[in-house]
Amino acid sequence: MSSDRRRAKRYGVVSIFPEMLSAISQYGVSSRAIDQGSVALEAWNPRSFTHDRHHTVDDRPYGGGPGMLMKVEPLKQALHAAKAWAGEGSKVIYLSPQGQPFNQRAAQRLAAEPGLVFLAGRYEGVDERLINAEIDEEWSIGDYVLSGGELGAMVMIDAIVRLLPGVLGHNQSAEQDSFSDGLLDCPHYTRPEVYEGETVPEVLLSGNHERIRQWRLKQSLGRTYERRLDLLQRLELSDEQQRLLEEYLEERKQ
Ligand SMILES: NC(=O)c1ccc(NCc2ccccc2N2CCOCC2)nc1
Repeated sequence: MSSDRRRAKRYGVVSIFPEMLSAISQYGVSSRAIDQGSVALEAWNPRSFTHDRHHTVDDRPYGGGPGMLMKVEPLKQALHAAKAWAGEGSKVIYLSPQGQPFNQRAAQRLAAEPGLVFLAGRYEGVDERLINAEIDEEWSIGDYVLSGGELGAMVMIDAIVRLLPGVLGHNQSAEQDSFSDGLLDCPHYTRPEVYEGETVPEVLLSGNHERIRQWRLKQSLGRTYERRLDLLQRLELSDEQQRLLEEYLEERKQ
């Protein structure tokens, strides 16, 4: 009897390129999460909600200018169908360069939602009135411009799905993930013991799990200090973390 008697989370994606979703539905952890029933993923194509001969999904922008916008009516109908499937309380998320920066904390919060609908914009984007009427949260996966919102939606879904209970096998690996404690990940090593003349840090061969835990935490703290001081400054370090970081910085001076 599978321990995962939880109801599958339903994630709908509104996109004119539904086949792109195979990148997360056919591979790796996210495809396993679907197979084991932790999550259901469904694409909703605005083109299926057109009634003209050419299945038109784009329209000209008022005020002129280059490019087209997504046609309002097919988009609205696709969004409503997706919401009905995902559950009426589902949050509708719009990916755009104007969104708030997506991060691990947002992934953790969204992983608690029962259903989500992602709107992947194409062309030059979407009518502002549709955004006001239909969108609950606008997110960006980074400060750069993409040809569409699908990759952003898939990035968010991947980050969220791996946090769902029972998805990552032994749950603690999600907690040990970098960013789960707000720190960057420590270095990792596997065979051979000597690679291009470089050995594995002896502590990792010691079998002393407490020493290994402390070494890994020290490395995460030191790396976060060196590469992303902005992340470190946001954290309240425990006494142990403070001590380990100081030791790391001392050792760096030698
Ligand atoms: N950073 C991100 O999360 C991100 C997300 C989407 C995205 N593009 C789709 C898009 C969506 C909404 C509005 C405009 C657009 N664009 C369409 C193509 O032209 C530029 C504007 N780009 C980057």
